[in-house]
Amino acid sequence: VLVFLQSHQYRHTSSSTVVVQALLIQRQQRHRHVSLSSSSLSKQQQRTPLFLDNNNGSTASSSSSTSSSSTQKEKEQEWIENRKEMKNKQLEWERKLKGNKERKLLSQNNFSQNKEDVHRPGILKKKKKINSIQKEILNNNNDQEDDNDDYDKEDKTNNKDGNNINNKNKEEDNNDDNDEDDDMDDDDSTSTCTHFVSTDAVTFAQAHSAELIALTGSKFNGEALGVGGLEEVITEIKRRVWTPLAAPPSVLQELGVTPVRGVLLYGHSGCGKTLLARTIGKLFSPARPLTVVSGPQLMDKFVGSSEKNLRELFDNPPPVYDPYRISGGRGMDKAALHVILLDEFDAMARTRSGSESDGGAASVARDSVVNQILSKMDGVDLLEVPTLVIAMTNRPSLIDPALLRPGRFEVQIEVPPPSSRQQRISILNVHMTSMQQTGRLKVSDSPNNNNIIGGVNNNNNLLNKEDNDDRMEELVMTYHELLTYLSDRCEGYSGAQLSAIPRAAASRALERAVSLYSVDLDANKNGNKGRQEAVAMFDCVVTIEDLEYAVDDVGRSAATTLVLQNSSSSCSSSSSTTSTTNDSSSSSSSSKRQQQPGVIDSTDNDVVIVPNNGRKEIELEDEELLPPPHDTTKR
Ligand SMILES: Nc1ncnc2c1ncn2[C@@H]1O[C@H](COP(=O)(O)OP(=O)(O)OP(=O)(O)O)[C@@H](O)[C@H]1O
Repeated sequence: VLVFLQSHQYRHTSSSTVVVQALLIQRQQRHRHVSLSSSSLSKQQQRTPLFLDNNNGSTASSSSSTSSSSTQKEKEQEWIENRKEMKNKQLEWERKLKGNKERKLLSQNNFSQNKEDVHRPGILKKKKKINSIQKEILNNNNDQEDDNDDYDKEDKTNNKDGNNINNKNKEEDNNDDNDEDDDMDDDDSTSTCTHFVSTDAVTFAQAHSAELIALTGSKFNGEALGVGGLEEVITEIKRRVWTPLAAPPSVLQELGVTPVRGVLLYGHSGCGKTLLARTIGKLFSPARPLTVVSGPQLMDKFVGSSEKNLRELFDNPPPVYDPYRISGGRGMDKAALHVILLDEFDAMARTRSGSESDGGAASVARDSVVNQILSKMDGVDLLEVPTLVIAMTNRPSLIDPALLRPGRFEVQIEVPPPSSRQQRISILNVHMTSMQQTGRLKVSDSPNNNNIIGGVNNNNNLLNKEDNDDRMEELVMTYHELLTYLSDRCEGYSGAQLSAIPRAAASRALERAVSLYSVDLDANKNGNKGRQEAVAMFDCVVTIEDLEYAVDDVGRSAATTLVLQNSSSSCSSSSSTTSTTNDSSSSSSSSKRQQQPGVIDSTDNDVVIVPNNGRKEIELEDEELLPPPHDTTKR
């Protein structure tokens, strides 16, 4: 022992005790303990005099050299007590560490549950590492259990009190323990959460994001998505934009391609660009909310603010939804697609003028916004997260050409107006499905005939089944026939105009129902409330006549000149309504409406059904009187 000490030239005499301790352990063949303590040996030998003298605090290193056998025994006993204390600390710490690792293992297992590891070689490596750590912990625990048994045996033979020494040593040990904890944490790369935001985690999250996008493939059905008549546009977007986004990142890497960054949707006002962009955007970005900004909203009157707004748009994507936060969500936050919708794009991306003289300071500010978009879309600035920008405009010719080059708004798709009968039917269907399915539309194949043909007779009594059966025969149009009829009447209407038709028709039905309800409410203040509600409910049904008036209303509000020709009196009334705004209202035209087919007249609280002997034939008098054809000039 002495030779050993001299050769190492320990500074403190207490160092000898450490060496003694090491030798004793070796003697007992506790190799693991030697190796464990050796990592912190230098720290301990400087700060922890293990064997302190009870009275004067001097070190007890001399014990090794004293010849008294009783002192030797005492010291040994103290050492054992001390060692046991340390052992307990170590056990506690390892239990803590094990808990951390188990938690981590659990989260790792959840993380990779139900996932294939084909595209995640990094995760496989991590799994292997975790398994080996788990085994190591189990082995350590077994060893420690053995050690504890040994100590317990030793304890039984040594009953001397060493509290004072232990207390002093405890304080020191606590400090050392903390230090050791820190050291071990530093050494053990898996003991903190931050390592999960490694490239592995991001790669996994990218694959996960691609899987989520791929799952939406079957949903590319215009009408099911609430977009009518744009199947071709949707198919093109699916091929050019969705396919690369849904492909596994590893395959894209092998192909050497990247998904497109920008899509420009252009077309006439009200043709469904914004609707389409929002719908598609939600499909592409299931994990993260969309960012929707309109051009004028972004352009700030303060110089420099617009550019700042724009930068923040790209650099600060909204965080992913909670269900997609895997392992803290940081990997997914970096990897999930961020979709930005830029409406009225021409307001922020006009062709640059080149000099201040061309348009003053405002023009210079606008130019710098364009420059900012250029750099964000495909410049030196690398974006933090994968981003897809969908821009919409009805004036594509104003957009700066640099923005339209491949690599920026590479995919440019025209959203055309509904030019065919089928397209108009599709749009009308999107907006009328609900009223048809709930039986609020007066057609012969309504799923809820009770609602359609309910009502009251002249004596203000609810109609019975036979009455209703008679009325049923009066309804000659099926839902599809009605859509075709309306579609033919709405030639030249845009998607927005078509969507306004059911809205305008429903307002008429509601007006009738609410006025009937209020009159009935006045008359029967004291009772029969349930019946009043039933009457109002029965009468809130959209009729064919409501829809016809709605077509006229919408056509007029859009400054569309439709000349309706109808040989019947109903059509002459219809022509007259085209020139005036209010005479088509239900109150003023009740006498005319009694002559029209399929009309429920609610005058005097009575419902009179006029047989619908034929449809109102309406023809366009002259092609030239249609609204000016949409400019379908493509870029
Ligand atoms: N193809 C369509 N299918 C269903 N609804 C449509 C369609 N086109 C338009 N609409 C209806 O018209 C409304 C307005 O459409 P949207 O805002 O998408 O038009 P837009 O082309 O963006 O017009 P703008 O260029 O003036 O902004 C939509 O909310 C929707 O109700």
